[in-house]
Amino acid sequence: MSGRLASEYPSWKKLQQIHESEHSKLLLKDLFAQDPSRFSKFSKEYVSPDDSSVTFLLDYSKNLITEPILNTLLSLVKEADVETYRDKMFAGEHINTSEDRAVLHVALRNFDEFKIAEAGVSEVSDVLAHMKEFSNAVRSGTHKGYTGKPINTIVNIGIGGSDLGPVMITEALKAYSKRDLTAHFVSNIDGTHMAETLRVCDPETTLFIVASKTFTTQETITNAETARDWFLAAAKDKAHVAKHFVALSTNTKAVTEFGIAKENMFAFWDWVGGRYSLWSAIGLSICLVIGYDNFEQLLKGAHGMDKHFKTTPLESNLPVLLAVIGIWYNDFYGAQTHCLLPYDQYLHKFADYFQQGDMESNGKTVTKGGHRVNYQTGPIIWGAAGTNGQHSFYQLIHQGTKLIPCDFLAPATTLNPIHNSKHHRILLSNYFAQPEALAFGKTEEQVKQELGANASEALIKSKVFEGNKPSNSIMFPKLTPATLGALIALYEHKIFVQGVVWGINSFDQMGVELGKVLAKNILAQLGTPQDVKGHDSSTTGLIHYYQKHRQE
Ligand SMILES: O=P(O)(O)OC[C@H]1O[C@@](O)(CO)[C@@H](O)[C@@H]1O
Repeated sequence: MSGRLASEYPSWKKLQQIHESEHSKLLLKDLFAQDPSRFSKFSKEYVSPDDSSVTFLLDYSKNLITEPILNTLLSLVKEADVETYRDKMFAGEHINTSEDRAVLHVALRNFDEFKIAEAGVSEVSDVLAHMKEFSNAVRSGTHKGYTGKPINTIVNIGIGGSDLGPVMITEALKAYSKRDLTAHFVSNIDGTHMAETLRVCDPETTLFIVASKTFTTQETITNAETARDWFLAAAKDKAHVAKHFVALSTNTKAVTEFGIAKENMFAFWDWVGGRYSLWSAIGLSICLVIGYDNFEQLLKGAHGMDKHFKTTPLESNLPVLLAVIGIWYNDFYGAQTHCLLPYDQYLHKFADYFQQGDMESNGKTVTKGGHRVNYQTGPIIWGAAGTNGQHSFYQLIHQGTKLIPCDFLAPATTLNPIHNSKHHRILLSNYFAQPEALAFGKTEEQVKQELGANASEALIKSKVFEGNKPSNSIMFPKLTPATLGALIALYEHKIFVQGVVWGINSFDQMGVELGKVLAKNILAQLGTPQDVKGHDSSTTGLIHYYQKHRQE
């Protein structure tokens, strides 16, 4: 039952015993040697229930698991009643208990019309139709700026979930983009972000998208006001704002007060979490860049994964498998992080995206029942596109003291087969080699044979790769909008499963509030040293240093 301490489940206690008694004997080298069918036993091919062209392979055989361990992990999922909570989510029950909200990103891509009783769900298709009409008008040049020129630049102003999804997707699907439309994403309150963007924008041909679920986020509203002032300095007449500013929000009142007409607002609902909102009106910049049809394919790919997650038995349920393997390392092996390594330059923002997706969802210490957990919850998510990571942090992954579970992802076919796909073959050779090296390492004997008898003991030791380091590998035929949608939904549902097992609310974000309140208080005190009150000596000292050294 959700909200319970995970450590109270019988299977949790059993996993502790298994880890204690077996972890030193769990050697990938032996596990593969003992079972030639290990790969086929611990890999699954996903084929979308809706579109057989959306497929990928999940190979989870290079993990420190056996069938009994995996079965115990799946028992844990049963004991935590994950399937009940999954069905509650899909039904629109208010499982976000602290905010009394439903969690319905699945309703944004609900092509099969799951029956969902929640206000707003029936309006999703209207918003999608509005997004389609508007993005088609801009992309076709029908929608013109105040001097009659077509729009050739968009600036999405948003932060967190109102930025990271659009950034990641428009990067990932650049091959599907309209190359004569430039997209910029301004998120940081640091004036540099907006200044450097406006420097390359033309007010006559630029569309500003103010993306904010609450429409109260200080960074976004400040950036939007600056953009509006910049625009009006050129356009003069406020009536022109309507042609160059649209809003994506749940807050109609605040949008209107900002000066954006209701017909230029694309609405969404409180049951769309910020970090789960790319599928909503927040995806307007995606529609503008890749076109509505590709955006719809993205949605359909995710919907296929939703159906898989909703209907597939636990032992074959890919989000569940990723979730329990992650729990095994996070809660029993003490791994603190999880690394996402897409061997595809288009996916270079994939890890960034899931830093918010995972860490803002499961970075919690109190269960839904109000009890402080006595185990690890959300992992630190990080990563980079391969092969760049290999020349940056793989040293630590291979020979460091920390256990870093890794997910490797790659397309079998590149979208850029330059040099007769030589680049892609080299990329994939690394995608295959890294998990192999991590799993099986290099023994001292092998090093000695390579270095010869004269090599020092120290040198030999420094070249040993202990191996036995776990990873998952995902390979898909080609990076398409639908495949990307399926992969994102796969990780969304993995996060959901882990949150339910840990008994936490994955869908609020109380932890982002304190800093905002303190910053607001300090902002009012930055004038003179006398204004600085009520802080510790460090904060006071830092502010005084700033006041002494600023040049304005
Ligand atoms: O979309 P908005 O309401 O401007 O919020 C932006 C981001 O700010 C938060 O940190 C919440 O304050 C994220 O959860 C959210 O995605």
